[in-house]
Amino acid sequence: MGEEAPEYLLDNLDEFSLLKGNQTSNIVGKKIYVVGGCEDGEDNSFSIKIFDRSTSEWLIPTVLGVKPTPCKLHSAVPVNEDRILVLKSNTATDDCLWFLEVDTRFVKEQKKILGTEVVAWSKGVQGTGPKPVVISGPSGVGKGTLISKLMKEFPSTFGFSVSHTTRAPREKEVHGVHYYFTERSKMENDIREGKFLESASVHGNLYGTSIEAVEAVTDSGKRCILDIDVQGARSVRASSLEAIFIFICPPSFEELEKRLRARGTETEEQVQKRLRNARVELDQGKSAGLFDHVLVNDDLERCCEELKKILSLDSDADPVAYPTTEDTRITDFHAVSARDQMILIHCGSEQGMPPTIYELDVSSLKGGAPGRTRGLNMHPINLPTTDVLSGIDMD
Ligand SMILES: Nc1nc2c(ncn2[C@@H]2O[C@H](COP(=O)(O)OP(=O)(O)O)[C@@H](O)[C@H]2O)c(=O)[nH]1
Ligand SMILES: Nc1ncnc2c1ncn2[C@@H]1O[C@H](COP(=O)(O)OP(=O)(O)O)[C@@H](O)[C@H]1O
Repeated sequence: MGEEAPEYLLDNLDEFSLLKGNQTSNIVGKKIYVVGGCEDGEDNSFSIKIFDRSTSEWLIPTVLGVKPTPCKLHSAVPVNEDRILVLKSNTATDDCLWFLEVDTRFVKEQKKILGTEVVAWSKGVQGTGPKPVVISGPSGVGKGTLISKLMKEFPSTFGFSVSHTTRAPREKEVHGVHYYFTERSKMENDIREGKFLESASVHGNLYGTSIEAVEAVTDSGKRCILDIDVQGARSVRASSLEAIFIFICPPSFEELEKRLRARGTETEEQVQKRLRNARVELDQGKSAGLFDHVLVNDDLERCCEELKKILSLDSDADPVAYPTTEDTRITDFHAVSARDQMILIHCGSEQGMPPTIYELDVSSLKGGAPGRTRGLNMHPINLPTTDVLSGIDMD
C-alpha cells in the first residue's frame, strides 16, 4: 500500500510506537517534533519528543512555558523554521491556537542557558491588544500611589500585574492583590521552569513577574500595568513582551527620603538600603534606550495627568482599541494546511451541512514565549452555497 517508512524511523520504531494517544509529527530543519501521547499516565497530554535525523536519536527536550491543557484531538503544522502551530479541536475560541516554539530567539537563548534541547509553548491570541505599561523608579517615589490612582479612575481599562516576592507582607498588604508572598525555594524552582517573564533581587529579596500574572490581565481584555525595578524593566525590554516603559523620578533626593520615611513601612536599616539603591536606580533610569518616558512626580495630580496623556487617556485622545474575537470552534474532523504565512483550517460539519473553512493569517506574529503569541487573525471564509465543496457533483 503506502510508501515504506524511512530507515531512520524504522530503526527507532519501538520508541515511536511506545507513544500512544493523539499524536502529530512535523519536521523542522533536521528534527521531527512529535507532539502528544501519554505522559505520567495522563492521556492526550501535550508531551514532546524530538527525533534528530542527523544523529538518529530521540531527544526529550526541556519544555518551557505553560503547556495547553489536554484535549482529545489536535493537529499541527509548521508555520516557519522556528515554530509549529498546534490546533486543539473542540475547545473554546481563546484556547484553540497554540505555538510550539522550537527555534525562536527565546528558545535559542534558553538552549544556551540550560545546555539542553529546549522547546517552549505560547498561546495564540487573536489581535494585538493594548501594550502593557512598565512603571519603574526608586522606592518611595510614588509608583504605587500613581498606579492606584489610575486604576481607580479607569477600573475597566487597567489591571495590575501581581508580582511574586520573597519579602514579608506589610501590614495592609493582601496576598494575591499586592503581591504573591512566596518561599524563595518555590520561587527559584518556578523561575527555572520558565514560569517567569523576569525576576530580580531587589533590596535583598527576590521579586518576579510570572507569565500568568501578565496574561491573566491581558486575557481579561485589560491593559496590564507592571510595577517593577530597573533590572526587571531591562529584562522585559529584552523579552518578547512589547510594552511602554515609564520611569518615575522624585523632584529631589531629599523629597524621596522624606516620602520614604513618612510612609513608615520600613525599618531604619531598610530605609537606608532603599536610599542607597535609589541613587543607583536614578542613574540607571537614564540608560539610553531603556525608558520611553521619564516623569517627575512632584505634584501628584500633575504627574498623573502626564501619565494619562502618555497612555492616551486625555480627553482629546481616541479610546484604546481592544481586539474583538469572533467565536470559532475547530471541529474534531478538520484538516490543516499552510502556505505563505496563511493557514487554512477545513472543518467538517454535520452531514448535509457545508464545511467551515477558516483562514488564519500568521504573517504578523508578535510576542511569543514566554507568554502569548499575538497578532493572529482568524476568520471564516464565505463559501458559495453550492455543492462544490461537498464533493457530490462527481459527473
Ligand atoms: N524586577 C522586579 N521588581 C519588582 C517586582 N515587583 C516589585 N518590584 C520592585 O521591587 C522594589 C521594591 O518593592 P516593594 O518591596 O514593594 O517596596 P517599595 O518599592 O518601597 O514600595 C520596587 O522597585 C518595585 O518596583 C517584580 O515583579 N520584578
Ligand atoms: N507627588 C507626591 N507628593 C507627596 N507625596 C507623595 C507623592 N506621591 C506619593 N507620595 C507618598 O510617598 C510615599 C511613597 O509612595 P509609594 O506610592 O508607596 O511609592 P513607591 O510605590 O514608589 O515605593 C507614600 O506615602 C505616598 O503617599
